[in-house]
Amino acid sequence: MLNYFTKSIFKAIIRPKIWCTSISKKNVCTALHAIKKCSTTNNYRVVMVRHGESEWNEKNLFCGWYDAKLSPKGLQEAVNAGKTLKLNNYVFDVAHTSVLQRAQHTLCTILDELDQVEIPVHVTWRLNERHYGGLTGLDKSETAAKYGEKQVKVWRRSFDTPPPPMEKDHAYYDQIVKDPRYTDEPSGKEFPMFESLKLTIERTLPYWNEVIVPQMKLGKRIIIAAHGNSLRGIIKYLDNLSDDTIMNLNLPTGIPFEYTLDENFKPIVSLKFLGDAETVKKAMAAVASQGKAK
Ligand SMILES: O=C(O)[C@@H](COP(=O)(O)O)OP(=O)(O)O
Repeated sequence: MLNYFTKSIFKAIIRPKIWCTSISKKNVCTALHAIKKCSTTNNYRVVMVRHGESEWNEKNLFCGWYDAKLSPKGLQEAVNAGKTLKLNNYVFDVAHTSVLQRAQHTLCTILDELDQVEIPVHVTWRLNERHYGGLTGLDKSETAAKYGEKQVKVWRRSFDTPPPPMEKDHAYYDQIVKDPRYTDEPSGKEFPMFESLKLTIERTLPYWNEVIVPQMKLGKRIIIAAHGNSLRGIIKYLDNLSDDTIMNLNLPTGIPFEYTLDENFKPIVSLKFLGDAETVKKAMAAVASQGKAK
């Protein structure tokens, strides 16, 4: 498993050199993480963060597996996230992120701010954003105007209704399916052409349970930089949220949040944002409103 991850890290992290070379002597943004282990109580703390605003978030386009860059605002959000974690003395031993550069760039920016760029970074497609299928590249507001806000909310937030599939003639089909970073995995059978939240959880949870939890058991302090929906899936699982409740959770970009877990990895403290409550509330509302027709 470690060899596999090491390979993944080199393949995925070395590529976006723009941001990595400046922060890692070894060209590996081995990094990080953010949990403060509560060693005296056998509790565990893990920090998660949705990447900073991407160029496609800024344009209000369905993004999914399209590899959008961070926008200037998103980069600043990542810097701010790192500063907040530093101010609060977070130290990480291991970091986890997706194959997509908006999450990796956010992670490395945070680690850079923390002066913790040497920690191991594990990269996995299992933390990728949910695959938005045929909606990928469409404007969310225009889609709401065309199909109705209700339908767009179902596509964005329902538990098990997937978006339409990405067909072979889709503008981004080749770019995603032929991306060399997916050569080894996911397998042809696993490679999604669309994903509901349910399907996203089915590929994310094995990673949580088989990779992240065992590291926490070893006392590793962990930070996860991923996406709105891959993280919503983990939150749904941890907090045992109903299919209806999860519909109303919108994660803001670039604001880290922490879970404190008991010895059975059940939450003692859930979704504790490391940010001002009013700012978090407004950012969540802004994400929800991205699916409204103009
Ligand atoms: O795929 C996308 O468009 C967004 C989430 O969109 P919504 O589900 O909030 O519409 O993913 P992220 O920016 O977190 O990578």
